[in-house]
Amino acid sequence: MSTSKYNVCLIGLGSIGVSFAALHLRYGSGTVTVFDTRSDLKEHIESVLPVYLGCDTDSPKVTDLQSQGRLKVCSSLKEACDEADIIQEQGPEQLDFKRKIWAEIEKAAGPGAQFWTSTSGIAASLQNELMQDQSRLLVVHPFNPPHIMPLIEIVPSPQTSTAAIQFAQRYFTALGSGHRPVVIKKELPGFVGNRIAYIIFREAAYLVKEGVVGVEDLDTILMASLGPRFAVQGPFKAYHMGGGVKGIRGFMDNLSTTIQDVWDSYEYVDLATKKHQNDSAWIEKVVKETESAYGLPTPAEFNSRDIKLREVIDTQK
Ligand SMILES: NC(=O)C1=CN([C@@H]2O[C@H](COP(=O)(O)OP(=O)(O)OC[C@H]3O[C@@H](n4cnc5c(N)ncnc54)[C@H](O)[C@@H]3O)[C@@H](O)[C@H]2O)C=CC1
Ligand SMILES: O=C(O)[C@@H](O)C(=O)[C@H](O)[C@@H](O)CO
Repeated sequence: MSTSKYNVCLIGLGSIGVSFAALHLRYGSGTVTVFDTRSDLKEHIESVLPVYLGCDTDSPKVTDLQSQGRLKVCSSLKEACDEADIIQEQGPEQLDFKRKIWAEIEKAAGPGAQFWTSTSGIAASLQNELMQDQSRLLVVHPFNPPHIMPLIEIVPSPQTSTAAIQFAQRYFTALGSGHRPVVIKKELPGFVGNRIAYIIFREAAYLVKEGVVGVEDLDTILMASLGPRFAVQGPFKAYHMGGGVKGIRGFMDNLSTTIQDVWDSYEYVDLATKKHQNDSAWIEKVVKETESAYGLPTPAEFNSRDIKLREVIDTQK
């Protein structure tokens, strides 16, 4: 059991917020105060949190956590922040929202509270622009679901204090959940994990758009190759092992022509955002094929995903 008796406040209880609530409740020992503007917050917590807490005999129960005062659903941001040592934000992935909420949190929080944003890719140096003390804000980016996925990307802005970075590293290392914090040295959109993930997604969408492969077969290809391999070896080690006696140097020598030909062959799809206006018909094709293949996610599927993810992660130990 972790020794981290820190009180954690979660602002935003959607997919990520509920998952982080499960993580802190299961491995931490402080209170978890939560605030969300959604009208179905109570029902949402009651339907999703038990799944994430797990159904082992020793899994904590939501009702017990609430009666013990470890889990508090608050009616205001101020109430949720009041006695928190750590304040984590998992609101909408919109810069305007995050800028404003951090200025609001800074007014409501105690002087020593840590400020963590769960953002998928918006730099802390962009989010902190309305704050008085910009040294407090840090990106603490999880992979979904954070109650299981071990990676925590810690991405400081140039203003973030060293103490804030070290606190976040220590917290996740000491939590006892097997989480693996990695400090990212420079701010780029998407940090590192998502930059890799989104380039894979972009190419996958392009291949479906061009009729090279369907959605389900694309998923099968990744699940039957890179997926299990990345659970055992990352790309550099895998190619090092694939290069024969010379290792990655041999790999690069032997395959550089083919690799460069593939790199030169990439054409992109773009999302029809304000920066890019283009043929967004591929979006409908990807959505319709994915929905047709899988339907919409159900709680039972989240549970099945969690069981399988835990098994895969356990093989890494
Ligand atoms: N979904 C994912 O796979 C991952 C998401 N993230 C990041 O986590 C953050 C949240 O993402 P999700 O949980 O997927 O989004 P979500 O849409 O499921 O949840 C967002 C929550 O914020 C709440 N909210 C909106 N305005 C609010 C306000 N003023 N005060 C308090 N709560 C408010 C909403 O009611 C909602 O429950 C985003 O920044 C996202 O980029 C990070 C890693 C993975
Ligand atoms: O893939 C993940 O779980 C995270 O790295 C993310 O940030 C999410 O995919 C995010 O991009 C989608 O909300």
